[in-house]
Amino acid sequence: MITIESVSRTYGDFTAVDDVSFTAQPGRVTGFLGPNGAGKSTTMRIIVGLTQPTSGTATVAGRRYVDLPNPGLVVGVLLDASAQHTGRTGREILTIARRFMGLPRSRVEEMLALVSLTPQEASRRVRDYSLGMRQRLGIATALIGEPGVLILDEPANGLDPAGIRWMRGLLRDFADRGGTVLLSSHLLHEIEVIADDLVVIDNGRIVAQGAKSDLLRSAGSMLRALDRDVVAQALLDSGVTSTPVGTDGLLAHADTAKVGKIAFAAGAPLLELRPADGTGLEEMFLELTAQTQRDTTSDSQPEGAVA
Ligand SMILES: Nc1ncnc2c1ncn2[C@@H]1O[C@H](COP(=O)(O)OP(=O)(O)OP(=O)(O)O)[C@@H](O)[C@H]1O
Repeated sequence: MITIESVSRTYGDFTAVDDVSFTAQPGRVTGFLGPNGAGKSTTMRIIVGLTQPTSGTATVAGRRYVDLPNPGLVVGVLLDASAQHTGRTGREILTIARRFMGLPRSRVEEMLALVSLTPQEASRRVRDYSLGMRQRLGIATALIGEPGVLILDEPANGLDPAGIRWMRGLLRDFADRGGTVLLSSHLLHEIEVIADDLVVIDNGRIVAQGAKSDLLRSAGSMLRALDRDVVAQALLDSGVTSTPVGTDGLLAHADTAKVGKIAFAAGAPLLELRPADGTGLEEMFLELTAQTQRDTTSDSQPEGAVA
């Protein structure tokens, strides 16, 4: 289990992480989402002791990372696959990790097999690795100590579609065997497919957290209208906020009965009205982080704002 309690981190007068609290539970994959600069990496660095929090505490398996005597046996970490020593071969990097953690020799070959790095690739220097190969090596290093907790920052970066599917299966299996996974990703579809729980951070603050199914269900109503501006105004006049989606859609923060009545009373024809359950993570993400989306302007469409 990972527990973050009231963690803040400031740089001068800038607050990168602002009173963040959440837990990542055993047996579950927790997806950590937020726009660029939201504070994901800083939070993850705080968990593994690379950045000091200004206040608050972060623990893994009940202890601060720095207090774990042999941390690699408790928590596997992959924050930046490019940060590996580029002059060493993949096998050397795993061998150093194995020795450092006091593990049997056989673990190196087991890990290479697990992440599908061939003997020839394992003998190559990391500087000659593709990004996807570095990610695989990073995952092997994270897993070599058979930890119960995994912390991965953008692990799908650079993986091809088969690699992404492989990693999805690996993380699912890890969680199903009781492991705790905290995973950040910009690939919302990936998070949507694999995560059980979601934590959404924006401007350093948590804006939503909970079971993925609950969060997506509470999204409200999706509608399409002949003139969505008229509907949006009518909703607002009744105290219901909404977010534009696509060319003629709105995500309204009220159930379909209420939204339907308001549109009807305003004489505004709807083309579609349904619960937002199936609306998906992208709309929820864009709605929750609308204030900080860098690529949206007041009259552009939220769809496509996330790469
Ligand atoms: N050492 C530092 N000094 C000053 N500001 C910092 C430092 N480290 C991080 N920040 C700032 O803190 C904020 C959060 O950064 P962080 O890297 O945690 O965001 P992120 O959510 O991981 O973003 P991305 O998705 O782009 O990787 C950013 O505005 C960043 O510039």
